[in-house]
Amino acid sequence: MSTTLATASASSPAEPFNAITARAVRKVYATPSGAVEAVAEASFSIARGDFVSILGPSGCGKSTLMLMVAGLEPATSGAITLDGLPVNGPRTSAGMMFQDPTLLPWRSVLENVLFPVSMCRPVMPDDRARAEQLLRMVDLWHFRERRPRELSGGMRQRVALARALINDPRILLMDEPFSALDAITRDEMGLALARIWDTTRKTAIFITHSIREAIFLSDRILVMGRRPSTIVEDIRVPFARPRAPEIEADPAFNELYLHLKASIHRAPPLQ
Ligand SMILES: Nc1ncnc2c1ncn2[C@@H]1O[C@H](COP(=O)(O)OP(=O)(O)OP(=O)(O)O)[C@@H](O)[C@H]1O
Repeated sequence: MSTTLATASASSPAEPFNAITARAVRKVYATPSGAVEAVAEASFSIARGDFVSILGPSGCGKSTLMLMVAGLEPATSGAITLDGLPVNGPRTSAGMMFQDPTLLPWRSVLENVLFPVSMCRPVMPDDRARAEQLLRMVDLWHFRERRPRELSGGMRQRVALARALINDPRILLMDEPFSALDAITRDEMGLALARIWDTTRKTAIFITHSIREAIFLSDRILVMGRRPSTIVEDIRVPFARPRAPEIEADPAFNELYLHLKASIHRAPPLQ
């Protein structure tokens, strides 16, 4: 590996500065046809404000790992903490985005953004003001009274991003949020997310199958191996922020791209 591809683990900050830690996390699903070991062993820590992507072959356990971090799926063994507290169930400190934006079709864009608030308590004028501010940030303020069916796929995902941020979560968890979008919209969403992340600096985990997207957006990239899966690489992305799409022309970008591609295809567990 080239010297530009520094591994992150050696320079990770000490425990108190980590927003997310996973220690020897394992997940076995019980299915009618037997046990499925989705994650054999995952250990990592993520510093506050870092944007970390997870790459890996299909079915290697990326979504399972994120669901465990979100508290939506219990780990079979091991421990996960968010902001130093053990994860025992869903938390409002984590905002989530999935491939499907799952907007409520009968509610306006603004009401969809406010939905997580309305599930917990009455919506206050401050909440409405924050939702409008988020809609400005994702360039959808003019569409705030529209229904989801009137929006394009990229616009719906921008509503989902605003909704994920409405409770001002400390952590943003995103599972292939752009994978259903066409290539041009996907590039635009990547730029929008980079811009928004630059202003909010949320600790983020982002699952993707796009190596380029991962390099463009991330401070660090974790690569998971094939099942039974572990984390086989932990790489710090060497590009300064804010980033422009032109970084793809940088030879270091291509070198990192090829390295990650080989790593995903090889994907053996670390010894
Ligand atoms: N609820 C479940 N019950 C049983 N098995 C499951 C469940 N969810 C996932 N699995 C299995 O666990 C393994 C990992 O699945 P997971 O969705 O976490 O992988 P992934 O890396 O996110 O896949 P992809 O990249 O294709 O989205 C797969 O073999 C899958 O079939």
